[in-house]
Amino acid sequence: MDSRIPSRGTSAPPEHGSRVAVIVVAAGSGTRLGRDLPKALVPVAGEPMLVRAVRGVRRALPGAEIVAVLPAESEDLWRIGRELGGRPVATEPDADDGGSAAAVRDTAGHEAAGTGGVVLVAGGATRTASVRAGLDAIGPAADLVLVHDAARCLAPAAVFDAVVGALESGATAVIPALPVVDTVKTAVPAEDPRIAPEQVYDTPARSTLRAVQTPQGFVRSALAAAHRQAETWAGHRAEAVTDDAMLMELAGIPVHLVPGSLESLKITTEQDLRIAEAAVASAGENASTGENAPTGENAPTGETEETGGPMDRDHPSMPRIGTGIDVHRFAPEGSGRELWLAGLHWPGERGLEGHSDADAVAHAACDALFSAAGIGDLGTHFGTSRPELAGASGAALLTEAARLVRASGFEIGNVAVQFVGNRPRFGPRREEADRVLSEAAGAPVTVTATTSDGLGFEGAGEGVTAYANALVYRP
Ligand SMILES: Nc1ccn([C@@H]2O[C@H](COP(=O)(O)OP(=O)(O)OP(=O)(O)O)[C@@H](O)[C@H]2O)c(=O)n1
Ligand SMILES: C[C@](O)(CO)[C@H](O)COP(=O)(O)O
Repeated sequence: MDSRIPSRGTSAPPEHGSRVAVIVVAAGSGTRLGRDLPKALVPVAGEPMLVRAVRGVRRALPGAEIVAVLPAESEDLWRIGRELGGRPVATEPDADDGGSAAAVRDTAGHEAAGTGGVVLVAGGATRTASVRAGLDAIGPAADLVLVHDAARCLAPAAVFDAVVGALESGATAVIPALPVVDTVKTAVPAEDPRIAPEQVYDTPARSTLRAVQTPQGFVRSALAAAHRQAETWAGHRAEAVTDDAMLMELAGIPVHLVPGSLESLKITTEQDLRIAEAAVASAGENASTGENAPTGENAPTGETEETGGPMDRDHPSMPRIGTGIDVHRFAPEGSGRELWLAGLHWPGERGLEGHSDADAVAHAACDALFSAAGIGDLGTHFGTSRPELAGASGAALLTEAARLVRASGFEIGNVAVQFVGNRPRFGPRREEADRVLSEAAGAPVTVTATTSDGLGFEGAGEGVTAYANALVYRP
């Protein structure tokens, strides 16, 4: 059934994670990486950090609202943001915010973000200003906010789960952290700079030190209040803020720690980039051998946890399969509903019920594609967030699904759909169906059809089922 595909004025059921908004800060310039392009545009094993970061969030929290904060001037990143399904919200300069751009609320943008879409907003001169621009762009529904660095684009789903889990257990602020393996010193200018510029001031007890990461999670109202407060700070005080948890600490709010992951490394230098690329490659080996990536060894608990992160799941050179199913009931006799299946109009045949054109074959193909790419499902992409798709044909949805799959870094191998139903008879129009759907997807789509030998609701002529499998691969 396609209740997930609304006609105008209908609403889709809320999805898990829909109260959570994730701000992906990607507006930094990447000075320390030293490339001539913004850091979020720099590819990690062939894919820009922004794409990997947004995909990681979608996988971890399907249906969460995502706000991507981008450098105002980078046309390439805004184009990539749009290819990820993103909608820019209007921005206006905010003179009090170090030259940042503050988001102007935009209803269409918020709806776009509500079910796994992305709102795009321009960032500011500092990370804190960028987070603030992201906060201003979040829609009204979210009450929990995660702030995530695009530079930590390989952060695994298990970390997102742990952060959201702690918030749902009552925490106001939660950050992922790893114990520090080096002995850490504090430094001050040297008494005799002719010897060396700095000398040690003291040595904090290593057992109390943690290296903290993102995503950092907060109760939205508390984070917004802390940022409002910090907005008034100037100079050194503002510059000293290096993460959002600090603002909560300064406000006297307890910040809880959950295990971070080595996969969540912040890509800052060329060396980090090489480590990240090696990690993606070795994750492929792990995936093929069925072993977990070695990510949790240094977690604060001291336990090795299975992260379920992208490195565990993805083998860069391994194709991925996906599955989809759609069921529709025949409309009552005389209802006037027309039959649309496999992108074809079937004159004289009884129509199927549904908010959309009820093209079960095309809808199953869409879900199989989303499933293969790991980017959610029809509800994620074609829910109430995309009013322009209300009433769209099955073939048009398949075209959009294929575009989204490609935007997430995959090419489509093929899609195979099995139709089960008494009517219509596909045999005479099979080639036409294959051609129309293949053109829609830009890849081979084949339809096979069968009756169920009189058994079940298909056999009783009450409705039809379409099962689909899709294969995608990284080009
Ligand atoms: N004005 C800024 C600065 C940083 N960030 C984001 O904050 C995260 C952490 O920042 P960092 O790793 O320091 O990135 P850059 O600021 O780009 O790096 P550098 O300091 O080397 O210029 C990154 O995802 C970055 O895009 C941002 O959105 N806006
Ligand atoms: C937020 C952060 O990733 C936590 O470790 C870090 O503080 C960001 O620092 P950056 O200098 O802006 O990269």
